[in-house]
Amino acid sequence: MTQAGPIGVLGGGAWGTALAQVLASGGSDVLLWARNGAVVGAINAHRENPAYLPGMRLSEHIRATDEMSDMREAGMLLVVTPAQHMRAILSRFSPEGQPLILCAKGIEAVTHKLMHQVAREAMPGSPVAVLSGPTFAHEVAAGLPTAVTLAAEEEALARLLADVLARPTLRPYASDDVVGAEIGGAVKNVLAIACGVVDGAGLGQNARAALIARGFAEMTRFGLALGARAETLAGLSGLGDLVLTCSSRRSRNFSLGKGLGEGRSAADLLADRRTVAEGAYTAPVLLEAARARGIDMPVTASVCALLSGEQGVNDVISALLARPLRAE
Ligand SMILES: NC(=O)C1=CN([C@@H]2O[C@H](COP(=O)(O)OP(=O)(O)OC[C@H]3O[C@@H](n4cnc5c(N)ncnc54)[C@H](O)[C@@H]3O)[C@@H](O)[C@H]2O)C=CC1
Ligand SMILES: O=C(CO)COP(=O)(O)O
Repeated sequence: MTQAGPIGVLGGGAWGTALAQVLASGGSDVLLWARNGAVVGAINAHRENPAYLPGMRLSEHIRATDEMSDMREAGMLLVVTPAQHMRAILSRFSPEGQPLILCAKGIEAVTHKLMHQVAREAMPGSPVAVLSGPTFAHEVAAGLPTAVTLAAEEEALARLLADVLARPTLRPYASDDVVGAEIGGAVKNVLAIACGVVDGAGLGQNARAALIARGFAEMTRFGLALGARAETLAGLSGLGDLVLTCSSRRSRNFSLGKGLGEGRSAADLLADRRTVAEGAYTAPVLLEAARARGIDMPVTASVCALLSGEQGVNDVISALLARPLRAE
């Protein structure tokens, strides 16, 4: 199911670069496509991606290109562009049937589709898998130990790709629950914004722990309704990633929330951000998708109200605390 050729990575942001680095650490050749010529030039000439992963010396086994046609030589493709741009990027690629390993965390706006559904539409001939889990890019690139979920509907493909992508510091756990793996990664970004708000507003660690637990309940309600399995949501790509991003200011989503909690506006915070905080784009889509199914998601609704400017921090906190008491 995999083909000969270098491992291809589509996307030269922090995560694409970190994945290229860890995969090249075993001596594999990696071909990385970035749309930004300066990123390509810096990687090839100086072995660094100063725009997105500064200070990390990159392996000699990584070659960068801004020519999409070069990616046809790759044996498989890790797709690491932001979720809202994935359809457009894949549509520019002439597929050769290479397996696609989707690494973005989000839900497509307007269509409400998960990334594997988007990929199937954009590249119908390619087998699709999802890689997700608690994975801060700078730690993965630095060779710190990391475990991920590698999900494909055909379990044999998941196991095969897990074998091909495993490295001494990167442990993929195979799964056949693609929906569960994707929903965990998409929803945790929204919940990380909420945890950042708690931090920024100085509401304390008790409140943050409560939010993680109630947020996980939201993730589970939504996930089960879409066919995810409970054990996937409680695994690396769900609860594992939720705990990581809800407890660190290194998370871009958490830091966006922290700014909101300090009373800054979403428009200001997002205006000159070069790096992506996927939760800001996922939140309204997630809320629409939940409402369409009659699923209650109060934390997600609060994040949406803050992001749109409809409510301020104090209003949101009061509204959450005033919700009717009910059984856990
Ligand atoms: N950074 C991390 O630690 C992790 C990130 N991810 C996910 O990986 C995906 C990519 O994130 P990062 O690499 O961190 O991004 P980043 O924030 O480091 O960089 C942004 C990337 O988006 C690209 N981009 C911006 N506008 C674009 C457009 N209009 N069309 C195509 N590409 C565009 C930029 O060229 C750049 O490659 C996201 O879905 C993120 O949630 C997943 C796991 C870990
Ligand atoms: O997905 C991530 C870690 O698993 C990265 O989180 P942020 O995008 O919030 O930085």
